[in-house]
This record gives sequence, C-alpha cells and structure tokens, in this order.
Amino acid sequence: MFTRKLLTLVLVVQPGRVLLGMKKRGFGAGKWNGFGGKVNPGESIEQAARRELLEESGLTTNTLEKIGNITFEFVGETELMDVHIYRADEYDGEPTESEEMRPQWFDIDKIPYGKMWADDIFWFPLMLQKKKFLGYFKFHGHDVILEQKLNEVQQL
Ligand SMILES: CSc1nc2ncnc(N)c2[nH]1
Repeated sequence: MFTRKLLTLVLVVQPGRVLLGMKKRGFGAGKWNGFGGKVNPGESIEQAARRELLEESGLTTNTLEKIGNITFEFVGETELMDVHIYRADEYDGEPTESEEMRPQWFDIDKIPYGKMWADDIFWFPLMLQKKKFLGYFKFHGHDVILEQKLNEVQQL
C-alpha cells in the first residue's frame, strides 16, 4: 500500500544560531528548510546527506550526527517520505546561494517557524538540545498536520 522514499535533511548548528535555506523552487518552495534531498542508488544515506548539503549550501562537514528519523505521509499519496535527519556542529566553507536554496543564519530565538514546514516547531527543540527522536507526521496538503507522533529515543 505504501512505498517509502529515502530523503535526507541536515541542520547546521553553531552556538546560538542555525543555518536554514530558503527553497527557491520545487517541493517546499517559499519555506525555510534544512538542506537535503534524495538518496541516489549506490550511495549511503549519510553520503547523500553530505552531497546534498554541499550542493544546496556550499558547505562540507566532518561531523554529521544522526539525530532523527521522521516519516511523512501526505493524504492521497501512497509514497511515504522517510526523512533521515542529521545535525552538523561544525562545517567548512561559506554558505553559498544555489539555484535551489538561499542560505541564511537564524538566531535560535528567532527561528522563522511561521515560514517553515509545520512539523519543525515540534522537533527543532529536540534537535537543538541534541536529543534523538522518531516521528510521524500526516499532512493534508503542505500546511495542515492531521496526525502526529514524536518520541525521544536513546539511540537511532
Ligand atoms: C516534507 S516535511 C519537511 N519538513 C521539513 N523541515 C525542514 N526542512 C525540510 N526540507 C522539511 N520537509
């Protein structure tokens, strides 16, 4: 009934601030996102996360820490999004605008949740406290959450 699509999401966090990207086109356009995308055949999920981070932000990192896994269901669609979420506490390079994304730093107390995916306000606090979590969000369209589950876990 449901197939799963593997996706990655990377949040670059520095003391007091987090890097987000304004999606300029495609899925999630107009929202501040983490950096990520599809996992290609033959690459690991972590390799895909690094590749997408570089492509979308211009940054590389030696410290990708797996912090979460969220499954997204969109009503009416039979493909679930299986999103593997990583936190990077250090990086090399300079945030660089791409065709896809315009990166910008946000103070932790000024994260623009109103212009982000509706799920973020629930799990960002866990991510910022370096807690690990498993989640499930059922969306109607791109803005309404019909059902959600979110549990902190000790290991992923
Ligand atoms: C499809 S649901 C989703 N939530 C998200 N939060 C942050 N960055 C993304 N790319 C996200 N996608």
